[in-house]
Amino acid sequence: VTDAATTGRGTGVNGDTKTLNTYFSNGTYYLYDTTKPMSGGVIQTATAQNRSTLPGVYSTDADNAWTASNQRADVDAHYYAGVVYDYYYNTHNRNSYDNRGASITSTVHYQTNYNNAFWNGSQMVYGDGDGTTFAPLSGALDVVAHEITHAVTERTAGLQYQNQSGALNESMSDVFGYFLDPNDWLLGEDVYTPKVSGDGLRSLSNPESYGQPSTMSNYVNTTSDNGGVHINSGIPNKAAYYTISSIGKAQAEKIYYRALTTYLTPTSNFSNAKSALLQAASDLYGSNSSTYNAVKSAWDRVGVN
Ligand SMILES: O=C(O)[C@H](CCc1ccccc1)CC1(C(=O)N[C@@H](Cc2c[nH]c3ccccc23)C(=O)O)CCCC1
Ligand SMILES: [Ca+2]
Ligand SMILES: [Zn+2]
Repeated sequence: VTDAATTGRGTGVNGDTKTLNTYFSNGTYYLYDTTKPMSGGVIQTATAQNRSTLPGVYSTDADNAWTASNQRADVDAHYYAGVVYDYYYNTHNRNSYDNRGASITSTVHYQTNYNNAFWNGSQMVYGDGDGTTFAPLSGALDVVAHEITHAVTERTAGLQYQNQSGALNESMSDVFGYFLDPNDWLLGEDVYTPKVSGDGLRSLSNPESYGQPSTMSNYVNTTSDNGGVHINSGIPNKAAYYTISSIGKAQAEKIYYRALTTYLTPTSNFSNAKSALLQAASDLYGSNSSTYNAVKSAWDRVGVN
């Protein structure tokens, strides 16, 4: 038997070439990455073959050159999951979303023209988009980071996915999406409206440009979207923008990770988040530090006391 970890080459959603950690077994290559220190866990990518059954079947290739157009979503889901794994391991010393080396499973080609993506409690799932609203959603590193961060949040703070705790849950995923893709303040720009350049699904710097509030005074009370979790996330997102702009990404990601994994709880609201981030800033940099004051100022500016 000649099973072996192999290195492949692939084309991503946006036509870019990337190197892939693949696996060769019994004459076929798989999107199955055994190279991470996951003590048995792997990063693995499958296709739903445009149906709804999960996880579907492993993505395979005959020659380890993953360059077919219908493989682009598979390539990016696999590659970006590895990038996000590396980020949490190298930056925060966290071994996968459970901190115990759990396998990271992604399924692409979910349904037909599906304009969304999600973490279903066990794995990531990506639609191909309809080509107008979205390109295949695994083509954006910040989207992949957003989904994996839902898994981290689930295993740590456990922020309930409704109302203010839900908007915080959403914001944490958007903020770590920024930390993975700090080239812009947009989320999903690499897959959102592929025929239009410069736009995104949401903006941390200017939530209003995509219909989100950025101050507590404009909090939206609604029953839809689990109490507006994708709407009211604009408020903590704007606070994160102020914080990162003031203290920089390096300090901000330490504070956010510590607040998420140490202080936030399932029912934390925006005010609790301010306290959690201030406590994290105090722990890491002192309560008289400019860092601490920047966090306080950010949340004051969005009207959270
Ligand atoms: O992870 C999440 O928060 C979103 C999960 C959405 C979902 C939840 C449960 C079952 C199916 C889908 C997915 C993303 C999201 O923010 N979706 C928003 C915006 C959105 C995307 N596609 C849409 C299509 C229609 C309406 C809204 C949307 C939403 O579902 O609200 C995150 C990054 C990109 C897509
Ligand atoms: Ca982005
Ligand atoms: Zn989300």
